[in-house]
Amino acid sequence: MSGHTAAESTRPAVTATAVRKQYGDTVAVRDVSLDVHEGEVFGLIGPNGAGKSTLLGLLTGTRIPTEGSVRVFGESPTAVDRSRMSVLPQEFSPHRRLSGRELVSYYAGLYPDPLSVDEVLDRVGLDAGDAATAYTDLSGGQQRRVCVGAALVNDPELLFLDEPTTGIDPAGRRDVWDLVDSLADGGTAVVLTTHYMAEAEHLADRVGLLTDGELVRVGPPRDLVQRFGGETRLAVRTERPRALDLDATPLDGRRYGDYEYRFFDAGPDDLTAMLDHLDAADIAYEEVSLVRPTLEDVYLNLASERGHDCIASAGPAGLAGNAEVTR
Ligand SMILES: Nc1ncnc2c1ncn2[C@@H]1O[C@H](COP(=O)(O)OP(=O)(O)OP(=O)(O)O)[C@@H](O)[C@H]1O
Repeated sequence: MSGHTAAESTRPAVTATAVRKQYGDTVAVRDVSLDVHEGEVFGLIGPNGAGKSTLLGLLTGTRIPTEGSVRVFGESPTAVDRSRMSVLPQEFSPHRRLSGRELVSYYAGLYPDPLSVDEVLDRVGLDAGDAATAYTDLSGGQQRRVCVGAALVNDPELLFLDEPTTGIDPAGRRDVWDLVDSLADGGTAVVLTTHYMAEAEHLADRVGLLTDGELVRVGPPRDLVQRFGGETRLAVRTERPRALDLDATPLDGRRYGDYEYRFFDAGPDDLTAMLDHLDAADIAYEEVSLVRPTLEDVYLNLASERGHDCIASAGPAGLAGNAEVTR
């Protein structure tokens, strides 16, 4: 779970003030203001093309804002001492035949006063055997550890990670989460982008939801879910098609496809009442569950409001299945 202690009272590691980036007629980032403090993980989420990479580029100084300003430790990101910040780009792909130790050593050589290679390997949790293994022979999670290690050689106070876990398996993802957690606990400010809502919910102290270049929601994941996630739903999946008579159920609901029913704004008492009803009416069911909203619901609700395609491919939040409302 998130819960790193951000040093709110300190000067922010990075601040954006009314930043706008325009490419010709395309406004990629519009009037974004945010700050990220020491020891805080800030997760940037949003659909494809929302402007996440552009915003990251503005924060790291690889792109220049059309309007507004960015400050890293109080300075322009292009002027700041590069040993204080680090960026792990999405497409970072080191030489595959070198070992983790060789790679970390190579990147350490780019800085005047790097951490020792052993310390970096220790921080990213690579033991001597893994560190001696060619990058290409490591698991996805171990490879990502090496990549994060390469980004840590300068002992940055501010770390940018662009989709750090895309393309790696769930165990590898957990490894990276542990690593980011421990970095933030040690005081590093981390800004990351992700397409995984569970990742943002787990890691981020605050999440920024970007859509059409605009930062439309910012806050701790739990607050966003509470405010924008919608109600808890009661979901019922029956064994036989169209087995429930919705006029007789104790809650108002809808049928989705032939087997699934959802009842909104439900609580634990409603679960009991529904189970009693199913038993009394002798209706066989495969599943009855309370589905609490998650950050994914916040995201999908917003995407739906804005008419984004992802709502169509993701389907309705809750039980997977047919989105057709047939009642
Ligand atoms: N160099 C560029 N020239 C012109 N348009 C650009 C340029 N870079 C980005 N854009 C446009 O700006 C918008 C935001 O793109 P950006 O890559 O920042 O989004 P993103 O949220 O990172 O997307 P993804 O999740 O797919 O990586 C898009 O409409 C994109 O086509």
